[in-house]
Amino acid sequence: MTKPTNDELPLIEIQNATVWRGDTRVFKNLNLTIPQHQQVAILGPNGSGKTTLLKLVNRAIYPVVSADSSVRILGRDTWNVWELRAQIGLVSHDLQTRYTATTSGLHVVVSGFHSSVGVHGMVARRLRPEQLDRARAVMAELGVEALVDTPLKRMSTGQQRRCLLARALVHDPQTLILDEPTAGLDLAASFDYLARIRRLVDAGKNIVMATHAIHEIPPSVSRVILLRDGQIVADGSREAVLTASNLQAAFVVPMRVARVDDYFLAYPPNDNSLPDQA
Ligand SMILES: Nc1ncnc2c1ncn2[C@@H]1O[C@H](COP(=O)(O)OP(=O)(O)OP(=O)(O)O)[C@@H](O)[C@H]1O
Repeated sequence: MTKPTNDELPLIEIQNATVWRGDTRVFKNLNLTIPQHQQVAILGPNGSGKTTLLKLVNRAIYPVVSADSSVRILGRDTWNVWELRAQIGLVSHDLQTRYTATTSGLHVVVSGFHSSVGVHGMVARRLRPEQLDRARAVMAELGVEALVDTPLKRMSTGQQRRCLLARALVHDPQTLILDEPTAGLDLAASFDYLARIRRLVDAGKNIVMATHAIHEIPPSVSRVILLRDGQIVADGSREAVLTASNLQAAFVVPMRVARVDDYFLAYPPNDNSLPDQA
């Protein structure tokens, strides 16, 4: 049998993984494979396990160790996390909140080279002028070049998110992990963000995004994995997964689903009364 090339290795292969966060068991015996070059959305209600799944891909958390369980990323069971993160760009709210009040836009972006939060100590010493040039160039591509000296905490949410996207792209990774990429953005900012994601897909990047907003799943997403309470309730194409019955099963609320051009919308039934309180 011929060995798969690096490009053919699955992005992630999860076998029988059980994952705890604190005293919550988020996944029990989870099995899931995501190949490279497949644009994937992880969809599900609050607390269903979307962020936890992304953290497994990024090696921010690990499953319970057992003989029949594994999480293999790009064909490997073990990784130096820094080496792995060089291949992955991450945008998450979690990350957005970890920067200090004074970290400038440029330092946010350039920290992507080192998977660090800001530029201090060793990272500052290892920073090269060409990395700063590249950070400025990516900021210009994303239209945030005017924010080079602006502290992240003084930017609007949309500006912060674009700086974080620039951080995720600065080292030109093959895979982007986007956790709730449009949360908190107004319509113009979220449309702009989605158009940028579309361009990145066209440029050949792998995208794995988590969201609970059905209407924000871009047409370029070819696979939707629907979660509820750490279980995969549906997994397939957007057309197959984004049905009223699947979404009702996951979100546990009556709803209707419409397709408008390349987007899906979920909206309440006619009788939109609140359920009886027990
Ligand atoms: N640090 C933590 N300590 C303990 N439990 C946690 C922690 N983080 C998450 N959990 C729990 O793990 C479960 C899955 O959380 P996760 O953040 O993965 O869900 P999610 O689908 O991303 O939710 P949301 O849409 O609200 O971001 C939830 O029950 C949550 O309460």
